[in-house]
Amino acid sequence: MPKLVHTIGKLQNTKPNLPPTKPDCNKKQSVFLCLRMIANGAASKFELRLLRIWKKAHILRRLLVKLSYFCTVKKTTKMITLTTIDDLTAALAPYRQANKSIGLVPTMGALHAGHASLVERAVGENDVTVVSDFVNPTQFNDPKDFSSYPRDLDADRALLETLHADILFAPTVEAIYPEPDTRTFDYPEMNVMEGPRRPGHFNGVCRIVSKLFQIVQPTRAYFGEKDFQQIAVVRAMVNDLQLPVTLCPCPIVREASGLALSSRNSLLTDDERRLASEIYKTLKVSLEFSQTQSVADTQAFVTEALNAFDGLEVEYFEIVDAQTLQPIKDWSEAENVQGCITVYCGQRPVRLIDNINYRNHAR
Ligand SMILES: Nc1ncnc2c1ncn2[C@@H]1O[C@H](COP(=O)(O)OP(=O)(O)OP(=O)(O)O)[C@@H](O)[C@H]1O
Ligand SMILES: CC(C)(CO)[C@@H](O)C(=O)[O-]
Ligand code: BAL
Repeated sequence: MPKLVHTIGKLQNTKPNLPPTKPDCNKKQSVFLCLRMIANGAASKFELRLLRIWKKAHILRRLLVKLSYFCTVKKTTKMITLTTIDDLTAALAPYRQANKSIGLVPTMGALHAGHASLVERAVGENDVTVVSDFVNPTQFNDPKDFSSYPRDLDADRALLETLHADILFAPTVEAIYPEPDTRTFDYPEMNVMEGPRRPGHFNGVCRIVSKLFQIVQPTRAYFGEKDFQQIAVVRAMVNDLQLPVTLCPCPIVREASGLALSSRNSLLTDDERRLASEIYKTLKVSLEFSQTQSVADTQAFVTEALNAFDGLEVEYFEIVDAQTLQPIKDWSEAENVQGCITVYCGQRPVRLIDNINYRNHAR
């Protein structure tokens, strides 16, 4: 035992960082000092732990504050419906002044889960979300298509409220076009597929989308990939006019049957809707087919398979470079390849569009 006391005494006096001790310390004192040193170490470790927990709790508390803001402010703030450009401009002014991000979801109403996916994303990514609901006459090349286009503003409002959109912008035609819009947007390379089949359509889309961009000045604008060519045209317009907006393409939302959701689907009978689901089923089968077959044979396969159904008529099915929208002859011609289709379905008939990605080596 005296040996141990001696050793402890030596240790206490030689280690530079040990607390100073009385030279004549006895065994009891040394053991006590030892225990105190251990306890001191444990205490500082404990303090460190407490500090870490406190820091974590602090982060958690800040998260909870944000979450409660979202629950109490975001979720209970009632969506407002505006119909004039002046009202919308005034409503957005405080957000703009405070440098808040503004999300815009342009729609033509008759909203469904496809639109909802765009709105949900916009609400999640921006401080304020504007959803426009406007059946734009300048993009309809067929007056019957315009008059039969489904409209249901009350149902749209109810859906948007559940999605926590902030502003529903539902202007009249006069508010948007107080005088005829004579602007032309000419992007010759985009004059493929829908371009020649719906003359003036994309010019009308550019007119309304550019007006909405000018009014809302969104940070981000959300478009569905169902309208694959529309995104490319809007991108060309944004580059052309050098608009400071980020375009956010959103994936296609489908029914369980595979049919791409579309406002015009409401014009189909139940049987026609079942028939329309063959479009995506065939596109999916063609994915497998395309692995071993040429572009031309894949195109023929899809067109013939769909035309074989009584009640379906393919207007076009093109396999294109997803970036340039130019048709390709060989799979190796583009890194990212898309198949775009338009089909007439049923008695009326209803014109439906869809598309599928064949290869994307650009990812
Ligand atoms: N199924 C869908 N999945 C994802 N986005 C969609 C879907 N359907 C429409 N969208 C997108 O919603 C936006 C508004 O589209 P729109 O109001 O024209 O509805 P729609 O369903 O495309 O109607 P229709 O094609 O019958 O005119 C567009 O950007 C469109 O691409
Ligand atoms: C972008 C759009 C809302 C412009 O009217 C329309 O073309 C649509 O809904 O896809
Ligand atoms: N979403 C497409 C709009 C149109 O067909 O006019």
